Amino acid sequence: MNYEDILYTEVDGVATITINRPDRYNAFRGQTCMELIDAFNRAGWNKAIGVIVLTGAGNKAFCTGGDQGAHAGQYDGRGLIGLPVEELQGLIREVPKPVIARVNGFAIGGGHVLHVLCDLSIASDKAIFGQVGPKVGSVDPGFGTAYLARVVGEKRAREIWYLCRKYNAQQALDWGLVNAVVPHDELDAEVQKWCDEILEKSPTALSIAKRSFNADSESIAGIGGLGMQALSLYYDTDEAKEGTAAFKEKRKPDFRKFYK
Ligand SMILES: CC(C)(COP(=O)(O)OP(=O)(O)OC[C@H]1O[C@@H](n2cnc3c(N)ncnc32)[C@H](O)[C@@H]1OP(=O)(O)O)[C@@H](O)C(=O)NCCC(=O)NCCSC(=O)CCC(=O)c1ccccc1C(=O)O
Repeated sequence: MNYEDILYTEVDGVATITINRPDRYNAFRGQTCMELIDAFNRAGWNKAIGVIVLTGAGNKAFCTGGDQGAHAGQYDGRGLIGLPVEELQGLIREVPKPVIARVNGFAIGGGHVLHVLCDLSIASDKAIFGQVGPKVGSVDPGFGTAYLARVVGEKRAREIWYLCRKYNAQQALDWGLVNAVVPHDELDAEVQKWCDEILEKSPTALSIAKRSFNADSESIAGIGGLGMQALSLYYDTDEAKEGTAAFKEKRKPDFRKFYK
């Protein structure tokens, strides 16, 4: 597959997958998700690869979730909501090797979910974290909510989703959302250090450990599938469309009119 929206490299046992849409703050469209799926499969089943790094191009964003420009109701790709995002999320968990999120800037919305699902997250001190779904007419009814609660606890996960605030890197570290925070210009060296340490370990033991961690939370995939059916109906409502329209028009959404 030729890549339009991502970059892919393999160097000394490390595959790096970079979302390459910096002008859109590395938001993903259907095509981006398809390419990410291809790249995760390519790296994930390559025996010469021991670690996969997921990141975003440029200095502004890791990933800001679904591309609001490709979204008026359903998104523009395949799958229940026009984004094969549940397939992508499942694959990040499924590949039998550690995936590190190199969080170089905004990790927002569906982009935040991607870093949460990576095995480890290493953040720049400039990174900003948050969910925005209820502000823009969306919600992740599977791993993005339920698995987040496993990571930070129920109260904090509910705060993140209900209030749609933004959190800085230190707060993310304090909450256990990321494994380490380093000065922005040391991010690559720190990620490489973690990769090198992983590459010294037994790949089979690591893959069994990963599957073992996953087994405990795998039921969320089923709940997410049900939720996604509901989400595809919600995306076609005026209420959801108000969120998208407000973002595009750079104004606050008016959801008060939907309280009856
Ligand atoms: C990231 C921001 C917080 C940055 O804010 P700020 O610094 O003020 O800069 P802006 O001027 O807002 O943005 C700069 C520039 O980037 C464009 N941009 C940013 N994000 C997106 C985006 N997601 N899509 C398209 N374009 C984007 C922005 O328009 C500006 O461009 P200009 O040309 O200069 O105008 C802030 O930008 C922000 O909050 N962004 C919104 C993020 C958002 O709404 N993301 C979508 C969330 S919903 C989602 O991801 C659904 C997909 C998904 O994964 C999913 C799947 C299944 C179930 C549920 C979900 C889920 O909801 O997560």
